[in-house]
Amino acid sequence: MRSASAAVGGTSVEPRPPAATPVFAVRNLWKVFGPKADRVPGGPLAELPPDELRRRTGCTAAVRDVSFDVRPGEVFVVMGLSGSGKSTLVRCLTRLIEPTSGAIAIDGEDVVGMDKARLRDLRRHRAAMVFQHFGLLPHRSVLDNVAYGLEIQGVGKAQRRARAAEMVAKVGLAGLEQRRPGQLSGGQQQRVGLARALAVDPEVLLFDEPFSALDPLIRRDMQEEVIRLHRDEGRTMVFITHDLGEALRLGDRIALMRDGRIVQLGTPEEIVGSPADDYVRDFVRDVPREQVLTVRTALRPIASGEPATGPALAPDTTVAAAIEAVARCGGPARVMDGPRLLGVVDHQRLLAVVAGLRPEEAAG
Ligand SMILES: Nc1ncnc2c1ncn2[C@@H]1O[C@H](COP(=O)(O)OP(=O)(O)OP(=O)(O)O)[C@@H](O)[C@H]1O
Repeated sequence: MRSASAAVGGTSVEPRPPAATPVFAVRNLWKVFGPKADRVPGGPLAELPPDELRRRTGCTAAVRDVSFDVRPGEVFVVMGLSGSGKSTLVRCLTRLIEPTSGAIAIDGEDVVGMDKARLRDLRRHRAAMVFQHFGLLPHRSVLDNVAYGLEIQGVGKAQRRARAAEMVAKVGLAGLEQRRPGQLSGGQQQRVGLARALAVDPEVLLFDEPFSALDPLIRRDMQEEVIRLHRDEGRTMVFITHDLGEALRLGDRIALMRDGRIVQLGTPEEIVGSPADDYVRDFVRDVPREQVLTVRTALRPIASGEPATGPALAPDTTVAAAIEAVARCGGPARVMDGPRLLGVVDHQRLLAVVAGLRPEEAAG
């Protein structure tokens, strides 16, 4: 799910695509829990560290002055440690939790001002949530669980069963339609939850740590499933996780939260390659950089008189793959954007990336 247009370390090499209306546009969003919560945003109390705010007012600012866009077709990951405000933030998007202040729009339409009917429509048709606890109905079959969202929408029985069967197959559960949830493994139950969310054909899927209860192998399977679905359908997804590996694997962009704030928002490559502060640097310290960073990070211009030979690599080739290419041919590789030569990568530059040096610190 890497964005091929990541621009890292100042090597911006592609024009930005024309701006489309964001699926979600969030501006200066606050959610404060506790007495007289409204007085916190925008006032002097907003400046207090979380502990002091709690001590002085009894309030918790779960989301603090957060702004971001979710772009059409992207997987937008919200990552952070437990208690950093991820769930509160994502629940505010459809007002499952009422924001204290700030603006939220879906496709340009104001969410904060929506009446009950419009909100219901938003949650049923436009932004479906997939939870960690699947919320399946125990006495209903897999098929009926998947059809449930359509049933609430008033879709006729034959039509909803046909659609549900299609979704059951899509998530790899064909043949299990008549089982009860209790007769399924955790991973299979999560697939039912996913199929149920997909059945209503929402514009955006919101995942709240959907896989954190699953064992690592099944979790990996489900991640692959999400990647596959995203590739096939291009559906916009907002995905909460506290697992960095999961965030890096799934996210086109990642918003890293700490104490209710977004401390960095960027592509996996930007977050790992150019951490915004010591907190982020610490967070990503153990990430195998060569598997996340691409040759864009290691690029240098071709020297005058240097022959433009060597293997050709696409700009989103990982540093790990480039090391292999350079080791095999014994000289620099060319980075090509179609017919255009962007520059070259050599072993010094690639090693410098692995070592965490800045490009200008690399020898040669
Ligand atoms: N209803 C509530 N009343 C008071 N405080 C709350 C409420 N819900 C959440 N909080 C607090 O807001 C902060 C953010 O919580 P939130 O659940 O959004 O974090 P999270 O990053 O999703 O955590 P986790 O990964 O553990 O689910 C925490 O300090 C939490 O205790």
